[in-house]
Amino acid sequence: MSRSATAVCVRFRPLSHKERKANGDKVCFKRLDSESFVFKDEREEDVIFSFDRVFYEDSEQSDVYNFLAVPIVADAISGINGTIITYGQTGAGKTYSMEGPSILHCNKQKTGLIQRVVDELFQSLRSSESIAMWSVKLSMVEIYLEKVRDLLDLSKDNLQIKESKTQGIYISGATEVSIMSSSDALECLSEGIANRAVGETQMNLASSRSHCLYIFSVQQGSTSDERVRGGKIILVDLAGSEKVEKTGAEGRVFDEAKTINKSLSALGNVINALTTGKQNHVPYRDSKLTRILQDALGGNSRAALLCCCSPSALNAPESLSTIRFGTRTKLIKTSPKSTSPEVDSVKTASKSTSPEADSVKTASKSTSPEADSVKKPILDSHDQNDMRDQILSKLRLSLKEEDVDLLEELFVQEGIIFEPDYSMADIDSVCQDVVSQEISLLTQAVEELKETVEELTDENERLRGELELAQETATQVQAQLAAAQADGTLFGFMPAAAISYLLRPFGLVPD
Ligand SMILES: Nc1ncnc2c1ncn2[C@@H]1O[C@H](COP(=O)(O)OP(=O)(O)OP(=O)(O)O)[C@@H](O)[C@H]1O
Repeated sequence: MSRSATAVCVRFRPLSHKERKANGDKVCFKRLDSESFVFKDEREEDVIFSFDRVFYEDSEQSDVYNFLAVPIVADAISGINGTIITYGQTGAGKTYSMEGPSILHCNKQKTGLIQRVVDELFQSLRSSESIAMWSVKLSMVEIYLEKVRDLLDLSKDNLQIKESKTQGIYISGATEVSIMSSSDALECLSEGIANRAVGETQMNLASSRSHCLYIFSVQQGSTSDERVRGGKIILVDLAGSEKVEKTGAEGRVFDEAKTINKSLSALGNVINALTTGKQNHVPYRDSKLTRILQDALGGNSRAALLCCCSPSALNAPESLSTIRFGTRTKLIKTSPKSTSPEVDSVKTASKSTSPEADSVKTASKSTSPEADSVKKPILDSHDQNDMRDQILSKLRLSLKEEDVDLLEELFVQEGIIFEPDYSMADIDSVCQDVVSQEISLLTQAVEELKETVEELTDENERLRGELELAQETATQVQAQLAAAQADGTLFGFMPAAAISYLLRPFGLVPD
């Protein structure tokens, strides 16, 4: 099978002790080969599913890494963005695949994708003859209830997503730690993972209810030219994909489950739009997750999806839904090409040959992603007014006056319109967000209306049926009454006109 820019794999973990106890050794799939298996669909019919690779319960962490991640790391060094996403219901093996049993303390065989990516990254950067200098930075964020939280600085709990020409989509203000070696990276990752646990306790949430993103930004300068290449590797450990009804959730937990389902279905909708040719409106802005992954899914990027499944027949419906998600994703076609941002040189990069020297523990924290790129000029108040007028007149071209007034109010409140850091592109981006959310809300309202109309139609049918039945009964009763009256056996003393008069208010007698 030829491999497209989006590699989609399925991984069945071994049966857990609990599953064996509840259902014995019975599994829900039949292995065919390393690319396909048979799985019963909703109608209990055998269907053959094929993927770029299927990892069964006896597969090793290194198998997953070699197939999924090696090409992505190689590309990131050449300036092509890469994303690896683990998807699946809670307990299906997403975190195990990403982190292994523990990020710091685990044997080589069980080491997860992240540590392997980091090792390969530094090894390649150091050994390449063609790389003169490089820098690697790491950010870690979590998306919970549609808020982006910085896992390397918990005080930043509502980071904003922005877009720029040089960096593409980025998380504004996210802490970026410069890392010089694998050990630096692992130290930083374990800090982020520990912070995630602290946040979970504070907010009383489980990791399975938030999406966790590990973002490595790699910049390298070549020995042959002056160009600097920048590539990003994003590893995404998604929240559990199980259906809300199955969680039996109530109250806040229900809201969480709904938000997770919403962002995962936003991911599904983006994938649908990308695979069905509706590329003029890909709803990236419908969720924080899809917005952050916009470049990864649709742009200059290579992506890999690992669909993690429980092998137990008990979880067959959830596994089937995970497999179907993978099948849709397989259809995405992107053509990645190398980016060389218009950055003059890597100012912070240094090529080191000594691993000892590399593990300097003073990894600097930078909160400004713009730090290494060209700074925007500071505008004076006159420029600001000009810009404000330009923005408002541009908006008036496509929106109604009262909507522009509302947006102006919103921009002022949010500090956007007088904020020198916001460019026309930023304002455009905010506008598109507002418009896109409006479209989503309207689409949702239309869907709800459709449902209401369907319910009313059903109710109408039911009432019509009841009415017909009642009319039939009334005709029969009337006939019986008339017969009885004619016989003089019943209501002999009451004329038919009087009986009709009594029955009419109940609709049982025609006028
Ligand atoms: N391939 C595997 N080999 C051995 N054990 C595994 C494998 N995959 C998962 N497990 C074990 O299964 C359990 C659940 O896995 P894991 O925590 O990775 O699930 P998850 O999908 O990340 O769940 P959540 O969404 O709740 O975070 C863990 O105890 C893990 O060690």
